[in-house]
Amino acid sequence: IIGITVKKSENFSQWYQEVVLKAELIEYYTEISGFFIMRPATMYIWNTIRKWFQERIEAMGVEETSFPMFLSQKSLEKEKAHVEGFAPELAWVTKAGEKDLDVPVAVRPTSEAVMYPYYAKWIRSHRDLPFRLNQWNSVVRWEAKQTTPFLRAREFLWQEGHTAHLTEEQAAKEVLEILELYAGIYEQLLAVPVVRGRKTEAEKFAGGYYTTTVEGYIPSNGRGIQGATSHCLGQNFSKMFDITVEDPNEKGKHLYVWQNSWGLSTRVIGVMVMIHGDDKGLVLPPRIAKIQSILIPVGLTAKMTAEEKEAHLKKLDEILDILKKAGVRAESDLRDGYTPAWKFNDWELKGVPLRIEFGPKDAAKDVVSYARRDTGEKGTIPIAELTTKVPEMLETIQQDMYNRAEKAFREHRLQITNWDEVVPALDAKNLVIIPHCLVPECEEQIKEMTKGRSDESPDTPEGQKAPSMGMKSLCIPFEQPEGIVKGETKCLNPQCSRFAEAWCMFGRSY
Ligand SMILES: O=C1CCCN[C@@H]1CCCn1cnc2cc(F)c(Cl)cc2c1=O
Ligand SMILES: [Mg+2]
Repeated sequence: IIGITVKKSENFSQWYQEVVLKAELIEYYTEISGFFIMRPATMYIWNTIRKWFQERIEAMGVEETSFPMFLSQKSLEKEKAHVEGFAPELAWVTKAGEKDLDVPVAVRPTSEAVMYPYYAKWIRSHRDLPFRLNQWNSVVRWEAKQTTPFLRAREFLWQEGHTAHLTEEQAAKEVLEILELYAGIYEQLLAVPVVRGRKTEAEKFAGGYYTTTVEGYIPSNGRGIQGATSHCLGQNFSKMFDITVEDPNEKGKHLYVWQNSWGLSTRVIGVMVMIHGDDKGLVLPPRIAKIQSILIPVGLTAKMTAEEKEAHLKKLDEILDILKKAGVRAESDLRDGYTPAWKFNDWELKGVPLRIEFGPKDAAKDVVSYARRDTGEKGTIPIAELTTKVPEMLETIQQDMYNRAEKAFREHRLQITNWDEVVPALDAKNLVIIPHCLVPECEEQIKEMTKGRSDESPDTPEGQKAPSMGMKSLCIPFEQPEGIVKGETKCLNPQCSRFAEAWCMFGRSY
């Protein structure tokens, strides 16, 4: 095999593309651009996430549903207000066979318009509340921008939860419960730290009331990335779709229900690849690795007799059995015709967290040799201690991967109160947390003011200019630093004369 041909630090986008392909996560669907094939290694990760999340939302009382994948022009009309911005992304079916459809139907980009007419039909009494459905499916959004595996595709897998509540407080409580589960998927399964917060008015889901989000950080390019969102829709959609219940306290009076909708997609896999991968390929957090430990026989030279080799491989099989009994997802690579070195590269490329080598020298000392994929650390483990040492080591790897990523994120989230430090901070691959007025127009201005680089001479020829991406607001972190005095502290944008409302995290982003 040829491994990854570029360095992550030198050509990040090509590095990423090679990793997802050569680690057999993805295949490009070359028939139609913007679509990707997800292979077994990906589906193992997605299914691990799905089991973890499904178990927890079931415990909350969320039930599963499956709605049709098409929506009608009519039901879309109800959402007209905020849908027009999305119209270019809608995929339409206009024909069946040779015949034109009387009325074209749209492929779901999300399922509010599909589901809510039936919420109106099913939700009649406050006793029907809280009403909670989730579906696991794929949606289609005909992105105009350049697509990237996992991060931006024209079809992706996700779950979409849609719930209805009697009061704003009940809805608010669930929004945060779900957001915490999203953070848990990132932090506990993918070893990826996220900042929890609320989207600004400019960045929230326009059809909703407010949006809460978990925001990630990609050290390689210093960009922020939206990880998953949990929206409170307020009564906006219940008014559009007439979803009401009789007021329990006042006969004959009707109340619009308070709704939430929340979604997490296969984008999470791309974030994990980008953060943990290295120049040898994928690096998988053990909790989501299909193979946590690969056993490779070494030192089986031609000098060994067939009996000796057989005896050795029998011992290796016993070791494999010990690991499996200890709950480790272990496999052995006994492929003939490949050298140990070749096998080492192959499994490193695929991100297997822990390699275990077993040769005659190890056998003589009743040990195995190991190599950690995340740090490269090597050593030996007595066979008698495998049952405890290997699971411990896998947990240590998981924790170390998280801690390293958390430290990188924390060190690149700079609290800034001097505007002149902002662009240099962005150019040094940081996100910034600044006092901000939270007004959309001010955000637009800031996006313009932060394009290009600070270290770029004005006469740099246009073609050589750095990515001219300005910074966007990512979220208003729930964890607010001290220091903003309402009605006194000014918004950091020098062209804005408003007072600061909160510390807001900004960054160049996906
Ligand atoms: O983000 C989530 C979580 C899961 C359920 N949905 C919400 C909001 C989805 C916003 N959104 C996102 N993208 C869209 C694309 C479209 F083409 C159309 Cl017509 C609508 C939308 C749209 O409403
Ligand atoms: Mg979009």
